[in-house]
Amino acid sequence: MIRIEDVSITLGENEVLDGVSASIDEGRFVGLVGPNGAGKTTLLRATNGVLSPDSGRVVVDDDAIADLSSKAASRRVATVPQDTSLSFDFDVRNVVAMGRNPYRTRFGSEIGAKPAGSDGFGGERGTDVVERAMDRTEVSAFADRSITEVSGGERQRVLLARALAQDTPVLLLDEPTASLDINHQVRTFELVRELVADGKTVVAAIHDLNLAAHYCDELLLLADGSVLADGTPTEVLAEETLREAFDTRAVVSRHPVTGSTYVTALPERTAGTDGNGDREDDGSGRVHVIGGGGTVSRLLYLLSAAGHEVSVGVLNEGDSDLETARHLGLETVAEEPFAPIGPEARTAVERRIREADVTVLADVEIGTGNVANLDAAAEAESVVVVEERPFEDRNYAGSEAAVRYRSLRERGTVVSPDDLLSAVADAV
Ligand SMILES: Nc1ncnc2c1ncn2[C@@H]1O[C@H](COP(=O)(O)OP(=O)(O)OP(=O)(O)O)[C@@H](O)[C@H]1O
Repeated sequence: MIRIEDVSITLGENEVLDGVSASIDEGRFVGLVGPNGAGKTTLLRATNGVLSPDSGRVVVDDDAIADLSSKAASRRVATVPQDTSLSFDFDVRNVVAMGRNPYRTRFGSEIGAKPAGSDGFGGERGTDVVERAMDRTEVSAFADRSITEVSGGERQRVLLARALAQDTPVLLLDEPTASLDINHQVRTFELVRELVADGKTVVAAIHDLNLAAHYCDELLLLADGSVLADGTPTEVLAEETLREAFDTRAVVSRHPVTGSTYVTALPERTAGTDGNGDREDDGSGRVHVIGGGGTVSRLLYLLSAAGHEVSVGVLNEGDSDLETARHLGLETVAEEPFAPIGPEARTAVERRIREADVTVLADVEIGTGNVANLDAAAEAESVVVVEERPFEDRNYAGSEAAVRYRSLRERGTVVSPDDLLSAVADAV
């Protein structure tokens, strides 16, 4: 349906696209992803025929789009631009009805495949299409208001309605959800999925990699004017590829709820380990964290972002902290759900603790379930104890766990969560 054949485009002094090729089948939703300035908008503008490539061509339904008249091109490809500012004072219904222009004669009635009509919106069919487009994008409620008097997000939906009214087999969207609230983001993408199910081919530039991964059939990753990767979201969103494209550290996992490929960008490490995991002399080190029950996610993130090589456990499967740790790409020691710590997990956690420069007890629950963890922690080279609540407040009553906790606490450094990073930095 769309073939992008070796397209190169120079704008001013910039070689913006350099030999881009891609093939997009009918009825697919393809996400165009990549860093700012990669050339996504430019590629969309070459695909709708607004820009003619310096070399190469874009073929839509067997015709080079640049060779078609602008009306003919507009009957094949509709576009929702990134910049949705409109200065003229038309009401919303009229703006949406402009989508019918490619089907109108000079006298305002519809031409070509669409039945002609005589009303101001380009015929009966045109009116139906306009009303349906407004319904689907939920703009009917303010159809009579001026386009200059709607919010940025509403305007974005009006322009989507205009593109739907254009009734084309191909729809191009440039950052379609950039100004939308979370509810309308999801509704817009669900609508796009419906359109795709009806047979439309959609290409959308999308900055949010997780939305792109969740909704798109395929991704095309552009970087510096070239295709760096294309394929399914899982194929494209690989950690190494993301680093190359975006120059940032990211962890790729599966979203625990949706099952989609999920990217978590991490701040650049302020410190790091070398390729062998050995400590560099930069304040980073190996840190093992004991704690769970949903209380340590933030600490895991902070330690990881600070450049430490972090492991965590033993945690039971199903613990949300375990999910977080996996999202962050940390080493984990896990046990079956609700099961006591068995010999295998015990051996694994002891090894992690022995290898660690610091073991952090992160607001550990002082109960029977943690006795094995606390025993393992006795092997630690150095201990930092994070306490959100003062130890004295807890009802530990001299239990087995409390005896172990107290002794670790006595040999370690006790800090509040806010002071964890500096305590760990002192200890490594
Ligand atoms: N008319 C122009 N003249 C010169 N350079 C241009 C022109 N239009 C765009 N560029 C440059 O081309 C490059 C690609 O721009 P484009 O808008 O296609 O990127 P993009 O991937 O859509 O970026 P973003 O994610 O920021 O929207 C940028 O470096 C931009 O500055």
